[in-house]
Amino acid sequence: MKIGISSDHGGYELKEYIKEYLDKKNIEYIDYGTNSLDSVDYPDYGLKLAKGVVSGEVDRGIAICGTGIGISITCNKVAGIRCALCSDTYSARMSREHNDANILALGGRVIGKDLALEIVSTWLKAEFQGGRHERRINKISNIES
Ligand SMILES: O=C(CO)[C@H](O)[C@H](O)COP(=O)(O)O
Repeated sequence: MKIGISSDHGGYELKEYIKEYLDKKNIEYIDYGTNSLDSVDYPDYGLKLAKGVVSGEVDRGIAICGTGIGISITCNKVAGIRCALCSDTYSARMSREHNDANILALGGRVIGKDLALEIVSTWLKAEFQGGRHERRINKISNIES
């Protein structure tokens, strides 16, 4: 599985920390930026990541801004993206099992680094359960078309 990751300046430090974790776990990733703490606009980085996911360049994505809110709103504007903003491991697991979330959003100014890694680890392992949830995902897709 290949992961895409992006952030604005508010999520930059957490992005770099998560990249170290992905390196340790030998998980391949593309970093869509940003590349410093200089102030940038989160929609630019949410869009780059969302395009990477819908094009198939990466399988799933991790999006980070200060709260995770702006970048998740951005990603969810792109057809085919189901971006889940999570601050706990239960929601992270459910976002995969029930919602087939293809982007995980995190708030770099909200959660601590250790919790963030637990959320990422849980989210990467969890799989979509299908069944009744498939019908609901299809209803979301129908709204897009
Ligand atoms: O969380 C965010 C969006 O939801 C941004 O990271 C935040 O708004 C950036 O703020 P500032 O320009 O004051 O650093």
